[in-house]
Amino acid sequence: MTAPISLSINDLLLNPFNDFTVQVSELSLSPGFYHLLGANGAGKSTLLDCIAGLYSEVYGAITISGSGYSSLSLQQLAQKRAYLTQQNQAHFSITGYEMLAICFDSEIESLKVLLENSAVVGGLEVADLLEKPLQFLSGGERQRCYLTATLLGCDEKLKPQANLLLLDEPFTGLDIKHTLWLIDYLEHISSRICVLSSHHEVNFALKSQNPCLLMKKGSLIGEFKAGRDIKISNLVDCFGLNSAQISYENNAYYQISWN
Ligand SMILES: Nc1ncnc2c1ncn2[C@@H]1O[C@H](COP(=O)(O)OP(=O)(O)OP(=O)(O)O)[C@@H](O)[C@H]1O
Repeated sequence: MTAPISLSINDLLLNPFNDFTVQVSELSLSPGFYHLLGANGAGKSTLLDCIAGLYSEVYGAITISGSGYSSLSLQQLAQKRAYLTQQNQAHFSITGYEMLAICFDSEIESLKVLLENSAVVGGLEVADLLEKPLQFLSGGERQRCYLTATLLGCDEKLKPQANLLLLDEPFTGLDIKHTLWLIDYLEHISSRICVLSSHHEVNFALKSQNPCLLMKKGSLIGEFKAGRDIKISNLVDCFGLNSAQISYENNAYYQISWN
């Protein structure tokens, strides 16, 4: 049986800033955990913003579970996808639970009952953090709270219609324990939904059996079924690395090293 298509893009052309264009001629993603990789400024965040539906001028080019973005309001789209942006910042004093209450249009007390046995709240260990104003938390603690809101946004019970999870640098600020938990969790839910995550953990992606997309100057320059399929020439081209900085580990995958 062929996997259902969660997201498809055709002839996407976006010129959000004067001297920068994002161009994707064709891309189809099914449930799975996709790594979106590229150098600083390659256009990963801009592409994710675009797929999240934040640029109205490109709606026609993107389809989510068969529905064209042009036929969906932002509220309808929000039921189908969850998005962690790169720069999250509370502009006023608000606790994590208050943020979740807004996100899920719910009373705080009933939300707490609903989340009592939540794998996300348990795994990211945020039950106590969510009681505090976000601006009083450390960077990594705050990231865990924002991640909680995003991951719950595609929770099977809370948002059964959601089948696309977009993450922009989700590992930023996380300590190793929560990074490992997050990787396991994403692997787990990716059997059901499409997870598309930009990040700079290149060695992790290279070692993985998950699909990878390489981006450079606003375009996708490579689509690979597994990180292990990426070749040294792809890494040199994508990141401007010197080939001496790349080694072939256990005759199985490339790794980038600094000695
Ligand atoms: N608000 C903005 N105004 C003008 N140019 C912008 C703006 N935001 C981003 N850009 C430019 O758009 C290009 C793509 O930026 P984008 O943030 O999508 O890259 P990225 O691949 O996510 O990079 P990073 O890995 O550093 O987060 C860059 O050249 C950047 O300078």
